[in-house]
Amino acid sequence: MKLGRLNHIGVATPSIADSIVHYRDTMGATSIHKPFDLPEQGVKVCFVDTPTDSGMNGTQIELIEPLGEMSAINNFLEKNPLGGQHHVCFEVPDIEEARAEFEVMGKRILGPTRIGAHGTPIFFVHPKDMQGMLTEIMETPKEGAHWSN
Ligand SMILES: CC[C@H](C(=O)O)C(=O)SCCNC(=O)CCNC(=O)[C@H](O)C(C)(C)COP(=O)(O)OP(=O)(O)OC[C@H]1O[C@@H](n2cnc3c(N)ncnc32)[C@H](O)[C@@H]1OP(=O)(O)O
Ligand SMILES: [Co+2]
Repeated sequence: MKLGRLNHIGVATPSIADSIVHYRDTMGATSIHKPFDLPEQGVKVCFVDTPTDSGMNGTQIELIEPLGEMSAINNFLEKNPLGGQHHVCFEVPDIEEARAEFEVMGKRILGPTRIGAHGTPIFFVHPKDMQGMLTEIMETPKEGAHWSN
């Protein structure tokens, strides 16, 4: 495994609207994307860009709010009513190669590889096998494939 770019920090919130006010007014965020629903994942999503001095795309905050009763983050918010850091996401060049490496290492991969919020293949690795951090692995978007919502 070779550590890849930290693509985003997933932050669960009971209210994306309130979190936008926080990142805009308390943190001075100047680039907040339009929220959008991912019903198949049971979340509403909003990306907050963090600045970078290299002109490259900076790491993002991925705000996630439950969408419906079956949302995979309802349990998390029951235990953490204010929300908080939910997962980290690192990029890899090849998602299938990465999946095979985690399997060889005996890490529990949660569900099938699927398309995530950036429109590229992802999978999650169980927090209990990752030092307590729910870890999303995401294939780096192909050159020029600019994703924005
Ligand atoms: C933006 C869309 C994005 C995408 O598709 O790109 C997403 O969908 S992200 C949001 C939702 N999707 C996921 O989180 C998928 C992966 N998550 C899971 O499969 C579950 O949430 C899982 C297995 C991590 C936890 O399942 P569940 O919440 O049903 O179980 P428990 O509450 O009993 O938790 C078991 C155990 O794990 C600890 N835990 C749970 N969540 C986290 C977390 N986010 N970070 C660290 N640890 C976590 C929990 O405390 C329990 O530990 P224990 O010591 O037994 O109390
Ligand atoms: Co994510």
